[in-house]
Amino acid sequence: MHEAEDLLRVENLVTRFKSVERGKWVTAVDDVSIRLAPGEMVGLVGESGCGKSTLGRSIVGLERPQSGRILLDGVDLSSLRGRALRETRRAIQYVFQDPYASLNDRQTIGETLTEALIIIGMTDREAQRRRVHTLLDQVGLPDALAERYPRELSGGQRQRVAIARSLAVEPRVLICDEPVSALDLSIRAQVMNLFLTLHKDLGVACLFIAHDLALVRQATSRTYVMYLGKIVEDASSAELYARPSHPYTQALLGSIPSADPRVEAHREPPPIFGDIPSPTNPPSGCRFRTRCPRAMEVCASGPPPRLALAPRHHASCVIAGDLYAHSHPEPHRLPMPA
Ligand SMILES: Nc1ncnc2c1ncn2[C@@H]1O[C@H](COP(=O)(O)OP(=O)(O)OP(=O)(O)O)[C@@H](O)[C@H]1O
Repeated sequence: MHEAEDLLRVENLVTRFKSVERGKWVTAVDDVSIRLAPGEMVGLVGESGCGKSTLGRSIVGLERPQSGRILLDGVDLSSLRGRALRETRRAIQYVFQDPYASLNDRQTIGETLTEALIIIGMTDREAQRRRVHTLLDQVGLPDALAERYPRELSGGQRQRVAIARSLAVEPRVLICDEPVSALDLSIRAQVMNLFLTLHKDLGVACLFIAHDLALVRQATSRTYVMYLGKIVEDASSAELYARPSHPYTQALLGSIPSADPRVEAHREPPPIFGDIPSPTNPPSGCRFRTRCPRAMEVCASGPPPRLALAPRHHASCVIAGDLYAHSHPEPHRLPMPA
């Protein structure tokens, strides 16, 4: 795909925090580049603390990156000011993990949605009322809910309202940060299906952040794998799940339970061990080397090369080429039956 076809492009983004741990710096996002085409649903996966939320928050302006560029339709956000910046930022909306924390409990659902409509200049009361009705309908909620307060709603209903509020400003990109993981297991699939329907019907591009790999496999066309601030592998989701070529991705996928009990019975334990190292003091060279079952001396000496394994499939590991060549779809990595 040519660069001109990217809707959102993040280039070499670096976001650091001063850590509470003796004032050291945490480079939560370290030289990360990602791309989203119009209407594309892309996954971002990795263990807790690897920097997924910080990347998402940096893209929408909730964190201030130290360096790098964020471009929407080829326009560098850092070149914009005032109204132009506000309007461009509005095209990228964030859906939080915790819908309760992201809604104002003193406002009814109708007021919350109307507030978003006023931001885009919709001031006519009747037009607002109709649009609130449409938005609630789009997220599968009855009109009567407009009069209710967030505390009167279930978790699933609140997340639907949060999604409706994001849609109210007609975004082109949604950054969905673990949007179903705080919900009861029984309603996760419903809210996930809502995302997929909206994505298909409205053509909004999504960066879907999750540590549930099965969910990402189902929902996305491409996936980025992140480890300790770095993207370590990216590919089409079909290819990534069939031919993972970074030892970290292989370990992550090894931890997906199989739908087939025969595969489960013979599955090797995942080769990942130990905890994620402190981001205030990451390992030299390849950051995964301290937990990698295939680590070699060379891995400590410098950052691994980012190897192109196939069109739009990259992995940052010295042996990624070999791992790719020897990979083959294993039964437990094939798509689960519907
Ligand atoms: N405001 C902050 N101040 C200091 N450190 C922070 C801040 N926000 C995040 N961090 C640190 O940055 C690193 C990345 O955190 P981040 O929340 O982005 O990871 P994550 O992959 O989204 O994890 P999770 O899945 O648990 O949300 C962590 O070490 C975290 O402690």
